Amino acid sequence: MYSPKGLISRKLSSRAANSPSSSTTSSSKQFPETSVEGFRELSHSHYFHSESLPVDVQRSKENVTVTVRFRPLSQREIKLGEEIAWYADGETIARSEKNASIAYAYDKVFGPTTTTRQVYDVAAQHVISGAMEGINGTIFAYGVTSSGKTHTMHGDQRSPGIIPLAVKDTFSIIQETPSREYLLRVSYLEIYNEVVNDLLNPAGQNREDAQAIEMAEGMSIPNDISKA
Ligand SMILES: Nc1ncnc2c1ncn2[C@@H]1O[C@H](COP(=O)(O)OP(=O)(O)OP(=O)(O)O)[C@@H](O)[C@H]1O
Repeated sequence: MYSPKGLISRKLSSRAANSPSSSTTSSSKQFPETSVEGFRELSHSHYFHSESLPVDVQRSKENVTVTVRFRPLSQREIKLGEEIAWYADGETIARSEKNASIAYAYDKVFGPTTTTRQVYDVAAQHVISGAMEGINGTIFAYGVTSSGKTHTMHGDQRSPGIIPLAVKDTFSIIQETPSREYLLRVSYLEIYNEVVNDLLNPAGQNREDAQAIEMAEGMSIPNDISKA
C-alpha cells in the first residue's frame, strides 16, 4: 500500500503550464508523461498523488489528483550555497525562481512551511474515508532522492507521516462504526529501480518495520481493535 520512495492515487488532474510535454491532463493515461516531466524539474519537491475524490471537487472533476510538496533546503544544502530553484506561487502553481515565465500547475502546491498534517488533510484524508465506505483509493509519493518522500509518508513521532495518520483515522472510523465488521490487511512496500521490496520482511534488505511498529504503538491503538 505504501512506498517510502513514492505514494499513488486515482484521479489525476495534473496540468503543466509552459511544458512542451504536458498540457491540460484529464485522464490517467496521460499521467506518466506529465508527472515524470514535472518531477525531473523539481529537485526539492515530490509529487503526492491521491485517488478517490479530488482535492477540490468544484475545481477538478478528475479521478486522480496531483499535489506537490516543497521541502525547505537542508542545513547541508545551505552550507553548500544551494539555492531554491522552484517555489510555490499561490496554491496551485510551481514557478521557477530563475525564469518566472516557467511554471507548472497542479491540483495543490504546498510550500516549505506546510506540515504533514496539512498535506494529509487536503490530499489524503478523503481517500481514507472513501476507502472505509468501499471506494478504492491509492496514495503514493513520488520524487527524487532526498526530496522528502519518507518524511511525508513515514514521518516520525514529532511529525507523523501520511501512513500513521491514515492508520489512526482508519481505526477511529472502525471504532465509530460498531455495526460493521472490518478486515484489515497491511503491507509495506517500496518500489525502487523497478524492484519491489517487502519492508515487513525481516530478511529483507531495507527494513523499516521496527520504526513503523514503534510509531504505531506510540499512537495508542486500542488492543481489541489492533487485533481485528
Ligand atoms: N517538509 C520537510 N520539512 C523539513 N525537513 C524535511 C521535509 N521533507 C524532508 N525533509 C528532510 O529532508 C531529508 C530528506 O528527506 P527524505 O529522507 O524524506 O527523502 P526521500 O525522498 O525519502 O529520500 P530517498 O529517496 O533517498 O529515500 C531528511 O533529512 C528529511 O528529514
